[in-house]
Amino acid sequence: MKVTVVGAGNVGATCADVLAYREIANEVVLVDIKEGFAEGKALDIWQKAPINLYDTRTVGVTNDYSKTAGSDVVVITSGLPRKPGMTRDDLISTNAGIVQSVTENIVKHSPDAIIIVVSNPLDVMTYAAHITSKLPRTRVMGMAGILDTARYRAFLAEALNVSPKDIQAVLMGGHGDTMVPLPRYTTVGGIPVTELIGEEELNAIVERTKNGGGELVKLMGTSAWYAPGSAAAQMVEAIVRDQRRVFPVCVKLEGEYGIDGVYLGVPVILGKNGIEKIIELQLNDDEKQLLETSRGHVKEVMEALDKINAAKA
Ligand SMILES: NC(=O)C1=CN([C@@H]2O[C@H](COP(=O)(O)OP(=O)(O)OC[C@H]3O[C@@H](n4cnc5c(N)ncnc54)[C@H](O)[C@@H]3O)[C@@H](O)[C@H]2O)C=CC1
Ligand SMILES: O=C([O-])CC(=O)C(=O)O
Repeated sequence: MKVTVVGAGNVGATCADVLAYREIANEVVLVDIKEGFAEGKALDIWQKAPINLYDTRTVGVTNDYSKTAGSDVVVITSGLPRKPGMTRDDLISTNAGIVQSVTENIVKHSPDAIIIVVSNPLDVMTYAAHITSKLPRTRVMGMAGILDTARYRAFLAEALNVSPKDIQAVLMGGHGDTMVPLPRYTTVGGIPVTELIGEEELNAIVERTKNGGGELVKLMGTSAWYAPGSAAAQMVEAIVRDQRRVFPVCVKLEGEYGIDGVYLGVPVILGKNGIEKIIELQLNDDEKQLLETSRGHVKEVMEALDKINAAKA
């Protein structure tokens, strides 16, 4: 299996490293626009192989897409990260240009690839990659839900003093302030979380989760990479090993949840064909309202992208 990761920065290099040391692919190609940068990162990861004992080949290239040819999965992390005081949406015009040009190059050389978008604003960059690639919606998706759910699970594990492994949760909606964590569908070793934690503490955890990316941007001056890079690698693994994992993933909705033509995080089954199935949960009225708010926000940013593209045309 061959996997390309575009963008050899913090998230892309972390993702490539996880793909390599966990031997998720035989070959990982890292691409960046900065001369020598991807080559250096790929070489560093390869030099770690005798220490961490793996044989995945890592190759770095500067903008040479011929080396990515025949990739089974491509992860797009290229683009600016936000700085303190910015929202993810502030990145739209720069990152849309980058994601769209990268996607064109990817499909030219790997027409059968499954594309996982990571660049922000996530839901709208997934839209940008999807319309540029002209691939079926099952083959172009965005990573955010695994990360957001992981933050929620990590905060819960800390509050309850239990292993994060035993916390199962699902979260829906856009990757931003309007994301929709679902305490009703959160369990700890099979026990509903609401039996183990008070409402006030749970609400505080939900709020911290919604602001999880911003908390790290404030601490570090740039956005997170260890959890995001690992989350993208986990999606790659589900696809290349046909694991049929159930994850929240950003995909174009076509009638599911009563939503049409908007890209939002929903629970899916992820396997060798990409999105094998979208799972439709029964939401109560409050949850439906939260999802509707999220849909409205993502739709607005999608329209902003349409205007940017129309102005360029
Ligand atoms: N979906 C999610 O949950 C998350 C998304 N992100 C997003 O991922 C993106 C990357 O973040 P970082 O890795 O921290 O940024 P970074 O600045 O460390 O790396 C980005 C890399 O992209 C490269 N790049 C720019 N234009 C390119 C092009 N046309 N072709 C190839 N490479 C190009 C840059 O040279 C740079 O090395 C950002 O947009 C960030 O907001 C970050 C964390 C989580
Ligand atoms: O917060 C950011 O800008 C990066 C990101 O999407 C996250 O870490 O959730």
